[in-house]
Amino acid sequence: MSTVTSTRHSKASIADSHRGDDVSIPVEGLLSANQTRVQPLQIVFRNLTYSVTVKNSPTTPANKYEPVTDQVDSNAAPPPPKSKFSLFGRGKRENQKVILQGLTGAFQPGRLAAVLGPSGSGKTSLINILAGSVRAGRIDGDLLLNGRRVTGDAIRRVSGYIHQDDVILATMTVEEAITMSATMRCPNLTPAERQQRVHEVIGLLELEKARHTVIGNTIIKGVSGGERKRCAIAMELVSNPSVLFLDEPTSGLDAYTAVTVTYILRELARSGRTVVTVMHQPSSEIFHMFDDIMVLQEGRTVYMGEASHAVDYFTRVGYRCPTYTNPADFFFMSVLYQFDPENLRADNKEELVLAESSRLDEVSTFWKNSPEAAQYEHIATHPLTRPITQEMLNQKSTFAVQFAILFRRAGRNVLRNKMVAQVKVMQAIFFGIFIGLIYLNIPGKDTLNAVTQDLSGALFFVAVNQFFSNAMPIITVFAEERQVFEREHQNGLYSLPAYFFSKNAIEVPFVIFTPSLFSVITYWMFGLQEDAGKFFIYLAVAVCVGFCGVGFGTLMACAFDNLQVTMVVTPLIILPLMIFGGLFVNSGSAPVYLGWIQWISPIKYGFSALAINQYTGFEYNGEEVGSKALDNLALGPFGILVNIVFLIVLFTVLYVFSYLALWRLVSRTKGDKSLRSKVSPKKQLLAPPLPEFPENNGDASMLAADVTATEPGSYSQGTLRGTTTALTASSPLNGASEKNQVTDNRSS
Ligand SMILES: Nc1ncnc2c1ncn2[C@@H]1O[C@H](COP(=O)(O)OP(=O)(O)OP(=O)(O)O)[C@@H](O)[C@H]1O
Repeated sequence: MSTVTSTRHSKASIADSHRGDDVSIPVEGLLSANQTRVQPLQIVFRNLTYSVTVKNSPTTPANKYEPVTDQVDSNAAPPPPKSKFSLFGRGKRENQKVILQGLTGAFQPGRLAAVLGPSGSGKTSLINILAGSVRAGRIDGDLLLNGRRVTGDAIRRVSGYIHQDDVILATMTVEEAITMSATMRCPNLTPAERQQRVHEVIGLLELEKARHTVIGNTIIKGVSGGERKRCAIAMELVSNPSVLFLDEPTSGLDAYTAVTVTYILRELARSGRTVVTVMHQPSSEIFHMFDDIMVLQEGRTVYMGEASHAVDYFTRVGYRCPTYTNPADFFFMSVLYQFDPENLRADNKEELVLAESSRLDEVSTFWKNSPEAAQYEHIATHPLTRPITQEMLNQKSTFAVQFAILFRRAGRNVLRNKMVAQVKVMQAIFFGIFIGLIYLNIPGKDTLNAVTQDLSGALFFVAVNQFFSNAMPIITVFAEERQVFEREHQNGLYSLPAYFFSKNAIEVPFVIFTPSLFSVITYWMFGLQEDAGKFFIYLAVAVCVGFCGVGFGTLMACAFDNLQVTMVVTPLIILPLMIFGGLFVNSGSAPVYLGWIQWISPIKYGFSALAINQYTGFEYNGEEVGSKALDNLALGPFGILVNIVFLIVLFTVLYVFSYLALWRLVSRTKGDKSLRSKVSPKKQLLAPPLPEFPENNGDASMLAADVTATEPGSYSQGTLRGTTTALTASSPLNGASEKNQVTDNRSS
């Protein structure tokens, strides 16, 4: 096994690599060793069009979002806008907004490709489609992976996606986060191999210093932004995916860290991976590290190809990049936009907008007719057809492993997030003593009325308190954690049942402990009947109501996307449950159309059980007064046991609904059903290449690359050379091919 070499590099070494000199790239032993070898995967997209339905007010021009070029069947009449009835307006119109307009291109193994373009040009949409992260809309066109027709869902099975926002549980350390990802995703490795892999990735991403630091958030101080980003990359990289997608990995980072992250991405590409990153506006240093770029404007390709050829290409289009200018800045300021301060003050703004639009149409048309675009058209019909094997698919651990890891993580989260646990315990003690003092020694009150009123009030408060105090914390805590769950689940780390059951299992000790604490304090302060059986029933009811509270809180947190909406809706639901909780409204006198609420109120069942438990055999001045008090309360026909059974049923129903609400979330992150294929992602990947593609297309050169790769450190070179050959061997642009070859060999 090759030794682990850290890629700690100086600014000088990065600068050297920019010049394309043959710098020593210490990739040997780092995820390029035999046991973690990467298989080349080529992504091709043909006529890729993506549109979403947007709601416009009736005053918005219907054709505002129609495609502006003829790339998407210009002969077809635009679909008429549909009107929808709206409660708050005169009716909303639905229009199709075309976000990507018939894109054709390819991302090659062994190369770092960047998707560039102004804000709103469709960069994230493109990468989301390729990574299977699109949630809504309609996708037309073909996606090919090594010559197989696939959906984004299938590409997701062989890739890692690092989103722009790094959603990682704040209380985990860097090493714990990477180890968790490795354990979940690499079930076939032995613990020692897994540890080795984690060690390698930490070394590769220069995270040694931060390995024991927690990720942190706005409250907990944790790792820096750059370390957090590198940790997110490491979590994906640890499963050794052949394809990596990154959405703006350098945003928010300082210049040096941004360069370092891009350098690492280039190294990852050199080890045979297909690395595609979205970049907003890269610096000159970063730009020169890209192998290929794709420049988008309003969902259209303006350029795709080698980064080093882009300036020459735009010179041909008629835009000459001045010497010593960052090409990326030049594209933005002179090609994609033409900044002129005078335009801001101009009166004829509409004319200027039209002129700008037709200028961009020309740039886009130039691309469509260029030999570079023809080259990609050629690749789209002659893709690589290298086999895709079962081993290349992201692996998943078993339910038991997932449950154990998530349970341990949730436990650590509780211990490290001590505040939340402490507040829960303090709340139980505080409310126990507070309410105990209010209703201190109930049987010692002067009058029977005072006794029954206080006893009913105290027991009602117990039920309300247990419901509330268990529901509210879970809403706020879970709303934050939910994002982590959504992201991790989407990235294929674990299944919904593993998360759901581990999450609820960790709550069990709390839902038993805090009501017990509260019950012990209040039972003796209230002066309730000195009977062990009655005490344990009191405690059991408090615990059951507490569980219902947790179930209700989880349901509320999962049911709404927005925490503010949850916080507004929750009291609206709790209030009727409380009003029909048995104390305020007599069970028989409630109007029929509202009376049913009492049968879904855990507070009602809890209060009924507590009241029956205490009033049965209750004496005042030696006289049995409990039955009369119970008659006055008219709690209904059920005894203690039946009320407890109803509490258990309600809590089961609440948990089932919470599970369904989470399932809805998960289904939504999988995207619209119409975006998915009937063929499973696995079958799409393991199928043979499409019959129209020549067998072993480009494979000979890729195999040659593999042979070279067996020598440590040379795999990247071999792969890159192979890829270039595959890209250009049968290209009609022989001149361009030769040029590409030279460039690639030089940069490798
Ligand atoms: N689901 C959607 N519904 C409506 N509009 C959408 C949807 N998804 C994307 N868009 C729109 O499509 C356009 C392209 O969005 P996208 O996020 O891909 O752009 P981008 O180039 O990544 O921008 P940025 O650099 O600002 O992130 C934007 O105008 C965006 O508002």
